[in-house]
Amino acid sequence: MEWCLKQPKIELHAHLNGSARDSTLLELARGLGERGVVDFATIESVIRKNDRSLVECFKLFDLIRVLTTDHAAVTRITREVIEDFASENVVYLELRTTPKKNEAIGMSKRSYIQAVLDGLRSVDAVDVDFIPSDVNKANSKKTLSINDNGVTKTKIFVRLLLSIDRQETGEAAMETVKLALEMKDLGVVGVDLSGNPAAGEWDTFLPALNFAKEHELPIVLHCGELPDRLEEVQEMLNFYPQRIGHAIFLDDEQWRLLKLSKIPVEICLTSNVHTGCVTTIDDHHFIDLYNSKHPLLLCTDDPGVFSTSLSREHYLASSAFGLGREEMFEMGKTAIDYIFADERVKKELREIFSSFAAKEF
Ligand SMILES: CNc1ncnc2c1ncn2[C@@H]1O[C@H](COP(=O)(O)O)[C@@H](O)[C@H]1O
Ligand SMILES: [Zn+2]
Repeated sequence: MEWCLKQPKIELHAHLNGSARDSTLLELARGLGERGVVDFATIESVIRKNDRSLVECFKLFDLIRVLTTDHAAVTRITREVIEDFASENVVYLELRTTPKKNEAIGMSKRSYIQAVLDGLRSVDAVDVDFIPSDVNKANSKKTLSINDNGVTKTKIFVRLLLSIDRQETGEAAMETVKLALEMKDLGVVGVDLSGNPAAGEWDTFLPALNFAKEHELPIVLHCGELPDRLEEVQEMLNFYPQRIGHAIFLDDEQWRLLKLSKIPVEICLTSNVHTGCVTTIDDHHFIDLYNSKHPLLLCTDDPGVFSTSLSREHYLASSAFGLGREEMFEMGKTAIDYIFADERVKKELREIFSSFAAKEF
């Protein structure tokens, strides 16, 4: 596990609120409990529960939504999530979150994302690069910087994906896509379709996704999380997104198409096993894709909800599929080709990985 922690890593599939610390969620719940908004004891038992089916998992997400839909909470969670990823040597993070609206507290989709950006700005423990056109960063060759105390700080690149929730309307989805386009200069690099896979229809989101495509905004789709959605999987493959998440329930012909398409797949081992979508890690489609040299991205999905970390996911893949340190490092490095940030970032990441390899192998 130690070497998995040490290696530089790239995380491309992590949901902000699914990455929140349990301790923070409990603290928020306690605060709301004292004000009589929620029943703390019930929430505590749900948060502390470890194994969750897909259905239970989405019940928890509904609960998390109640706890975290508040500007200050969003800012805090963003800061903590970035610190947590940086502390395990994640050097590039593409963090996704669903912009939320809550008129009662003056929250719009835009102010929600502003709160996320405030969180990015408020990180102090590490140096966060999130504005693509930041001239100072662009001129800096360093991957380490010195803070006020003379201590070296590590750097993490963070970019954002705005998620469309499958429970939303087509109009709300369009609003998210337009917001993502407007916020490109602030580090938003694409859109995601996620949320309860049993909810919503593909056709509802198609206009918004087509609009994103016309404007060359990268798109990631949660695909094949349920066995009875083969038609939708087909539409998703035909749509040809930049990356897909999970790809669990595909029929043989779709599986063949996926491999032919070379659409990179974001693999979330612990998430898939915890939700019961895959029986055991040994049965996971990771190894089939790996052996076929299909572009693969090892990700956490929801490290808070599934009590995992990217280092742990690397360790699990290595032990379950017999992959050594260098093989895992090489696989992790190929993720650079599939990130949505620009060439400057890719170049810096290549340098980080090369200098690590020169020292370690
Ligand atoms: C387990 N597999 C999954 N499948 C589909 N959607 C998921 C997910 N895990 C998380 N989310 C989506 O991300 C939201 C939480 O983060 P944000 O509030 O957006 O930051 C969840 O409410 C759900 O919509
Ligand atoms: Zn996901």
